[in-house]
Amino acid sequence: MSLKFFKPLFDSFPWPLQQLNVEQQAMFFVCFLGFLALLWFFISNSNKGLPPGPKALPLIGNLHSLDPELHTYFASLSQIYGPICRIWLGQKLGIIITSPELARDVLKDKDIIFANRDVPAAAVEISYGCNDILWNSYGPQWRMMRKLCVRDMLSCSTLDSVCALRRRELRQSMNYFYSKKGLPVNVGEQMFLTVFNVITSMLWGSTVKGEERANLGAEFRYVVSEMAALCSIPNLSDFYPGLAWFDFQGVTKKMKLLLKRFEKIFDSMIDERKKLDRNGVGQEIKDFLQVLLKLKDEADPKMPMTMTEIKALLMDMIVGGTDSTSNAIEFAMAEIMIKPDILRKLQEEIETVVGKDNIVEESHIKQLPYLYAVFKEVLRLHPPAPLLAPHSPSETCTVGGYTVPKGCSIFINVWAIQRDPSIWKNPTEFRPERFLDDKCDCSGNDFNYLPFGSGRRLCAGIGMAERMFMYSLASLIHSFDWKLPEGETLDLTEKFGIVLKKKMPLVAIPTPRLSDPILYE
Ligand code: HEM
Repeated sequence: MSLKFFKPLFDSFPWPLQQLNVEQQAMFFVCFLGFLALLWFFISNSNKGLPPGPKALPLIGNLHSLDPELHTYFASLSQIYGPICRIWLGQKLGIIITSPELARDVLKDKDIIFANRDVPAAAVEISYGCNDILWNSYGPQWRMMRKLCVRDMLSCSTLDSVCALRRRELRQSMNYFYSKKGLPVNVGEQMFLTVFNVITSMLWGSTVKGEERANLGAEFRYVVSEMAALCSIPNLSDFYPGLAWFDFQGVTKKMKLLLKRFEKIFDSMIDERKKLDRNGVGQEIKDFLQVLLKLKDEADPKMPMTMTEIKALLMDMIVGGTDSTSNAIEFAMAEIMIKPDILRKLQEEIETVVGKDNIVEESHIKQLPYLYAVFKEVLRLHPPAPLLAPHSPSETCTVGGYTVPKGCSIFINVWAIQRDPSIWKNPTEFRPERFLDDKCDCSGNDFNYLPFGSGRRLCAGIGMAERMFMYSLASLIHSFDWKLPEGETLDLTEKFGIVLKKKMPLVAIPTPRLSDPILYE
């Protein structure tokens, strides 16, 4: 029996379970649930018509053999059981999809049926009771919020209108890297702060400045990473929804405490913004919070926008946008540093368009096809959401000839599809050239390539992710040469979580490339 899964499960338990060693904890877990095993035995005959999958034990299902690196574990199951297979996570049925054809069936042909979410207990808290876009069920409230978000916050024209905010934040980051020339820098940490500053300045403008801003960044980074960790813990409340009320591991309780810290920050930003608007100062500052508060005041009385929904939307932008984008940039930097020929090609392309004695502007981005190919290739090899966000069917249906019951959890393993050797030549090799002549776009029309998902629940922030990734990476590569500290080697191992991360953070030394120090101000 594999015990890998039990470690994170029991590490999250309160005292006195933490006093026990892993084997004792596993034994406790099995005994604790044992008295329900008989009951389960009678129910477990219900695999009829379901996709094939590993043999499940009474009550615990396949939890005993589950590997926390879900994306690779699910890929190995699909090698054995085929492109659609099942797994029992306690009482919860998971269906794993690992082929473009079946992904199309789920995300396109049966899009409406599969447009609901299977919401982990931890996510209920951070989404203000699923009042956001990401975790909301498919229905009128989700439609209204998504429409507002895509039309009024993340549309091309709104993103263009806040271009100056992105520029200001990115210039500050380049200035920071310049101040660290010749010294080792944690690239992922700095990119998180950069993306975070860009997103929050788009959300609530320049209401916060200087030291307060730096402290706010540190506070958010801590809270976001704690939230991501809680969402990634194997949680009994998810495997046995009937027991969720007891919150045995205290995940919901911890999430509530973290949410309170967010709440405090949101409240003060909203108050500050209202004050500025009252005094007429905020009129010329265009930021998302202003757009949202205006929408709230002018909302359709039949479908009013509430303060809870505003906060849930702010949360989606921060939690959904920061980690995903900054991790993609960190992976890209690591892949490029391993392959000096790619670094050289990128620098040459950027230099031709931008010039050596000039800084990258967002307007240059469209003229950089090789950079765009790097963006696509990093999302192919290291998709930040390797299993998308779990979808869930609103009615029982048939996929690939098998029954898929209403309410189960659907995992589309895009990580495995995007590394399938029958689709991609040398799939584990980082080779941006494969996208140069390719028509393959990011918007979910090609089911071989789905880093942002597809259909109704497609990522709402593709335009923003694309701009931030391209602008940040181009600036990093154009402004600095990068090398590893003496004696260090690059490790590209991934770590599964709600967002796929680099297991070992990328630490690298920047050396300025531009001739004039003024270009770093
Ligand atoms: C490289 C960066 C990003 C990647 C790879 C990414 C990927 C994804 C994926 C795979 C989904 C789920 C799709 C599905 O379940 O079918 C998603 C949903 C979402 N993303 Fe992103 N995302 C990124 C950046 C962003 C940014 C910057 C924002 C906004 C600021 C954002 C906002 C959202 C929202 C609101 C949803 C929920 C959509 C819904 O359920 O209707 N994302 N994203």
